[in-house]
Amino acid sequence: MVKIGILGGTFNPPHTGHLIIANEVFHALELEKVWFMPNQEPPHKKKEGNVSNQQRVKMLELAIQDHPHFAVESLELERQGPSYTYETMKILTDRHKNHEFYFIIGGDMIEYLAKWHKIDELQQLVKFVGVNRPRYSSKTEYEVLLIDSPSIDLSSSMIRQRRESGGTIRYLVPDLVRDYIEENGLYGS
Ligand SMILES: Nc1ncnc2c1ncn2[C@@H]1O[C@H](COP(=O)(O)OP(=O)(O)OP(=O)(O)O)[C@@H](O)[C@H]1O
Ligand SMILES: O=C(O)c1ccc[n+]([C@@H]2O[C@H](COP(=O)([O-])O)[C@@H](O)[C@H]2O)c1
Repeated sequence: MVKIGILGGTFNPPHTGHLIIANEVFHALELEKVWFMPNQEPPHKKKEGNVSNQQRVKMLELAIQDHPHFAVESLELERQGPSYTYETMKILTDRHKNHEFYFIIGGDMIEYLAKWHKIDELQQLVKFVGVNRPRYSSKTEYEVLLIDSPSIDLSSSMIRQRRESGGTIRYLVPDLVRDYIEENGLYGS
């Protein structure tokens, strides 16, 4: 079986925290690849700001461009409405029968798993891999393989707020992503 990690997210914008957890899991589980999968509409929160799907994909491509085993999987952008992971993974498991999928989630999503759409059915399709996130407990009744990762208290919301208040985002996102955000005037200022 080909072992594939999937980091689903809103990536609004992608940041160093995403890259660190993807890389830690990639090495810990000896994965073949990690696919970064931007959602169309996050099922549990509002998508803030006026950044387009194309811009989020572009920022992801810039963020991962120097990693030979990271790729973008954009199939969720082809479907309207909330991006339920179960619906997506049904398609992917059907399409790639020799792949074993490891769905990577941070502590906030581990705590929220009970509320995921068709979570019991989804558990038959993927193995969940949990990574600690500051201020979240990672406690769950579901089967989640926990991977120890350096914790970084960083979020896309924090980056959007920094931009709104004219603060620095250097090192919080890869340089190429910072250039793109600044050149395109994303997230204010
Ligand atoms: N600093 C972090 N540490 C651990 N996991 C993280 C971190 N940042 C994001 N993640 C995980 O990455 C996935 C995608 O996150 P997402 O793109 O929504 O970023 P976010 O920073 O949580 O965004 P926002 O602040 O807009 O809610 C989620 O599973 C989330 O738990
Ligand atoms: O399927 C669900 O019910 C569900 C509920 C919450 C989150 N998710 C997925 O979990 C991933 C991380 O979510 P987010 O919103 O933090 O980017 C992303 O791929 C979401 O589509 C999925």
